[in-house]
Amino acid sequence: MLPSIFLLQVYNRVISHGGTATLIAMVAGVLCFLLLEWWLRRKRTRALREAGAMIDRDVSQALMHSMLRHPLQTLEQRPSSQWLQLFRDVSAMRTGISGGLANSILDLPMAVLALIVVGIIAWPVLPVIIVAIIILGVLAWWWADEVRSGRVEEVAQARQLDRSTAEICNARGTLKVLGYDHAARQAWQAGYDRWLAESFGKNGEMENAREASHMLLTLFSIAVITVGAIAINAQWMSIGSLMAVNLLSNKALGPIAQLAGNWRSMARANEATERLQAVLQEPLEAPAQTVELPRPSGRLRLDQVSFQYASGPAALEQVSLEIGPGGMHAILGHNGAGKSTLTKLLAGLYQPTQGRIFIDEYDMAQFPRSDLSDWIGCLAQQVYWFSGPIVDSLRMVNPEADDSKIITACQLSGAHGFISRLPNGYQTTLGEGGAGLSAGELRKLALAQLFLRNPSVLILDEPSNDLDFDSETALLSTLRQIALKHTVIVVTHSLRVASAAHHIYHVCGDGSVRHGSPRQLLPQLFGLRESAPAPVHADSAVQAAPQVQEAAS
Ligand SMILES: Nc1ncnc2c1ncn2[C@@H]1O[C@H](COP(=O)(O)OP(=O)(O)OP(=O)(O)O)[C@@H](O)[C@H]1O
Repeated sequence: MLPSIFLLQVYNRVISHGGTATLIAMVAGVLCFLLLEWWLRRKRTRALREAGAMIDRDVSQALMHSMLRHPLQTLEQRPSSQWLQLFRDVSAMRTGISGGLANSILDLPMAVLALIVVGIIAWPVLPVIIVAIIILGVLAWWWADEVRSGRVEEVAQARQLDRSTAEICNARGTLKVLGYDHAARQAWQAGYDRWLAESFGKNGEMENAREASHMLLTLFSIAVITVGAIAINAQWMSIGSLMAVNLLSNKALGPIAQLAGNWRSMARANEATERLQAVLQEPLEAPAQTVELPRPSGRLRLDQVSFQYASGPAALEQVSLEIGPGGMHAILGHNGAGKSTLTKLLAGLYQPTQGRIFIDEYDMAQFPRSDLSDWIGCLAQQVYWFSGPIVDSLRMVNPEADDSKIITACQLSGAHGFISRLPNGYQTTLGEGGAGLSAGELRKLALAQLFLRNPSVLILDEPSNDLDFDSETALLSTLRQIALKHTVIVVTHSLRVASAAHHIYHVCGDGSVRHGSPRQLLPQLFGLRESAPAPVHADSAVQAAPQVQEAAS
């Protein structure tokens, strides 16, 4: 308000009375106020920036924590592009808090102060300014509603586009191999065009809103001058007051007009905040245990367990069984029978729909997966390897492991041989997803990670996938040795692997699970006339024994 009050005083006191000393004093006063204003504005911008940065850091951390603590089933339902979008939402929320829009909202109370000053120095134009504020306010509110309703479609299009971009990025190699890249690009382009058209239309509407509010501001300024001129003629106010009030009305109306033109970023920040709130309020896994419990022996017990996905029939129904402690156990069944589902339940990755699962005497429902992973280690069907030096990724699963433990684990998994032949050995840097190694080599590295954790229970989904005959033989010997002290569970379709097991669990596909010895079940399952479980070479098993002891210790 400084320029308008200064102008009024110059007109009333300096020009009409020729007071140069007054002018100098006023300039000095104004300079002091300007300095104060500059300091306050800097403080305000800095405070907003700091608040934005703090909220960004806290929300990003909370989001990462929440993502990693979501149950596996929820993670599987939400594609990675949606998680990336949530991290982008944090930036949108930050912009809403610390950007120019926040400044215009903070400037709004100034409008009230400006109105009071107008009432004092030029009351005849006050009704014009109040009418202008009401019109701009109603328009801002109406545009906000338009923006909100229009955003639903735009957000849906953007999400679809994100998903298809992420899918194509993930499958870029497969697309090249299959030669589908042209078809995929066409589908992506169509989605992109739809999103662009929607977004372009909405941007146009907001441009119109911004232009209209600028035009209205000029119109109201002319109305103020017109009414002011009439009031001056009627000697209700001075020319100085009109000049001052003209400047002041822009101050009062500016933030409201700006608000109308900025609803889009406001709506974006609002939606981002709502999405983040919804995700952060979703139920997470049980909190980490504060009491350190004794290591279990590795006995798993299912008590009347049923499990059903959101759609489809029950994968498991009223299953009761006991596995371990110790021994090698094979889970068999046809494709889609429910083997992976059973192992996810055994690993504490899924919670049963009904019934309870115990490891020794502990009900597994009380533990988050991160606590259970010290006791139950898993080798998934698909191996994912983080980029970076091999040794760093190996040490990630057990930061206290010294070099000799790492090497022993790699010898056990069969990875030591090929790592030693690499020019940079254990320091070799691998690309995203383990680019630079073969599928079998990656599986051996993942096995080494599993051995490094030394859990009481090892669950391996198709462990010999991608392994050559000799590597499979060595792995089976190692697993048999480990099974002397640990519970080893393998999911397999291979007769050779199943034959190395002590117990067989047949997931029948109708929700039930049969169990028995290999001699009882394998002939039926593999259509053999007589049971002939192929023994694993006893020699190699014996050779592996000392190393197993070392890694397990
Ligand atoms: N996320 C899911 N949502 C709904 N149904 C699912 C989901 N995952 C698996 N299923 C269904 O549950 C059943 C069991 O799946 P599961 O992956 O356990 O089979 P599997 O025995 O491991 O099969 P495979 O030998 O092919 O790996 C299948 O019919 C499958 O279609």
